[in-house]
Amino acid sequence: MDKELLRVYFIMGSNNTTRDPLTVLEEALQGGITLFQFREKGKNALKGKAKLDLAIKMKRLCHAYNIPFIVNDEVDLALEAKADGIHIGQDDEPLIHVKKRCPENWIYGVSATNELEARHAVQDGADYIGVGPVYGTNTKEDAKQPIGLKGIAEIRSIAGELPIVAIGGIKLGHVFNIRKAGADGVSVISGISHAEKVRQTAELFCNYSHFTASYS
Ligand SMILES: Cc1ncsc1CCOP(=O)(O)O
Ligand SMILES: C=C1C=NC(C(F)(F)F)=NC1=N
Ligand SMILES: [Mg+2]
Repeated sequence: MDKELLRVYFIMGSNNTTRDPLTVLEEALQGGITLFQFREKGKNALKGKAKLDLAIKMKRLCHAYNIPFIVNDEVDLALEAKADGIHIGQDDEPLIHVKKRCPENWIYGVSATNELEARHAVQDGADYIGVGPVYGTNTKEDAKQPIGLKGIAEIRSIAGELPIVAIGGIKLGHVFNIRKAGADGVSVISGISHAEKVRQTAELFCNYSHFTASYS
């Protein structure tokens, strides 16, 4: 997988904004996000057909901007929506099982909080790992203890060439240090979905994340 895809990895569900999620997604796409994940969970999350319909609309929007559409956790939803990949956590279906029943050319992402989980992801053939939570976050109800920049550096040191995206409480001011610590990009939910000006904020995340790439 081209690690450039991880530069600014926006994640959102309908309950991460008070606005129309499709409008927020389009503004983020116009701002230049490099990858999108549909993560519909937690309070007031959509279910069943409403969730599938939103997934399909979001996928079409991503494809209009040539951006891959990833689904969080739910393999069957990802298959039904004909997504471009899946992101799974440590408490979801194991990656090796998921790969057996999903397209060869999908993007497969795995969450990792420590070196052991990162090693397993490498062995299981993940295309990237989401490393965090780097900082405190209210967006994920069951988030683990923050691992900080040190946590990123430790996982970077054992992950070899595996693309790494940092996640958890990430705001604009954090991007430079997170990239310097070894992440190939940043994954953001509320830092973009709650922004006054979503497009401009996404543009800034993209500039900062790309700048560090050329810098380092
Ligand atoms: C899904 C997830 N995994 C670790 S932290 C987190 C939530 C990140 O949300 P935010 O960017 O709003 O802190
Ligand atoms: C819990 C998660 C951790 N990391 C990521 C990603 F940023 F995509 F790697 N997505 C998630 N849903
Ligand atoms: Mg999960």
